Amino acid sequence: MPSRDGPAVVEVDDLVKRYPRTDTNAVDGLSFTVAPGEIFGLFGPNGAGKSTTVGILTTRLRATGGRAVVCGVDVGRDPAAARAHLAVVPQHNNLDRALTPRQNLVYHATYHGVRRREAHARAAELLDRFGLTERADRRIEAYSGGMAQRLMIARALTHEPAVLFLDEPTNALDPQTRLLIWGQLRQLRERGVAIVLTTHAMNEAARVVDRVGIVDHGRLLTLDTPTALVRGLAGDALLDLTVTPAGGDDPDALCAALGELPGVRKAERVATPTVPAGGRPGGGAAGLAGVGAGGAGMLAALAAGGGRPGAGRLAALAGAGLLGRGGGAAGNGGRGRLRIRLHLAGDPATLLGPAVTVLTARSAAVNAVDVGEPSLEDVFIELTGRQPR
Ligand SMILES: Nc1ncnc2c1ncn2[C@@H]1O[C@H](COP(=O)(O)OP(=O)(O)OP(=O)(O)O)[C@@H](O)[C@H]1O
Repeated sequence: MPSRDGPAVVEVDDLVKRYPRTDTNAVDGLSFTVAPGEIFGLFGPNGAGKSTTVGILTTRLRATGGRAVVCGVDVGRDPAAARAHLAVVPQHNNLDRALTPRQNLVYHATYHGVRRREAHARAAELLDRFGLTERADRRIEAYSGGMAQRLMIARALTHEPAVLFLDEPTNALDPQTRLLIWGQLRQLRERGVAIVLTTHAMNEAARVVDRVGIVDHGRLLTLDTPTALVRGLAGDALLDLTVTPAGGDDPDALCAALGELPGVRKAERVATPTVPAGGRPGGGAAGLAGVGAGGAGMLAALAAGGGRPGAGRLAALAGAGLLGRGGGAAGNGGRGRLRIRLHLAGDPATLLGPAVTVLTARSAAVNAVDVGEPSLEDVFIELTGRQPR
């Protein structure tokens, strides 16, 4: 079990940063804490203020107001002391190319006051842990992106920091390297090291992080465990209905009618997946192709069949190839189609029949039904919107 005892190792209290010659705060009153042995994800859209926050915590930038404390040291008052407790792994390779990989580690350790003999021992141990021993004494130029990233994390650990800051740790890495890195981060957590990471690959990170803070415009929008965030904001399940409304029906009114169903927390229109010529979107998931009013009746009967339908019933539909995650085959090339996402509190199977009844009553054709679990990315979109920054 990770050790979460003891005082917070990172404390951010009403932090503010205003860059010169700008008229808004890049960080605007941010507060959060990170416990020892906790993996904390700081997520937000481009320009939200993540790098600025991390820049202040790691002493690269000075705050305009508020407090940032690492292991009890106010980073603004005593940056050198703070640096002894923390390490940073930047997104871009900043290894010293004039040195070998091993020398990079030894140099970093001795810079932080580790004695030479001990520095060599730690370097050897870290090179081994990150699978780099064989190429420890080659030139860094020969390193792949994945090896360089592993070496940067190893380097960050040479002075045994209590807090590790990682910026996009798995960006552009192959699956093998990503697995190795997430595994290493879990091991560090077990040793009581706190990890603060920023990433846009949040569904991947959701499997590892203990808590997530989502920021936008320099402010904290929410902070909780991934599970609590998903359950609280996105619902228990998602039901995506791809439909063709009857001519003259108002798509927004159709969406609103579905949103009125009991058990639906929210109904929203989302982009219709593009359908490749003669194929299905989403790579193999099956859907309901061109089910009109009559077919919808059949679907309603399927969904309601056998008394109260449950998850098993829905799973059976999926197993039979009637439901899928990826959307259905196009009957008309997707013209006039609408994709409506229902955020549900509860079992999607119980909603399927009533949803189809609403659609049938409005003479809408059901083209595909997809069921899925909401993700952290859904929460993120819910909070920060769909507009690119
Ligand atoms: N040196 C700077 N001078 C002026 N404004 C800056 C500077 N650095 C960042 N900003 C602005 O501060 C805000 C926060 O930027 P920051 O880089 O912290 O965001 P971010 O969440 O890390 O974004 P990204 O995901 O793109 O890295 C943005 O509006 C950005 O344009």
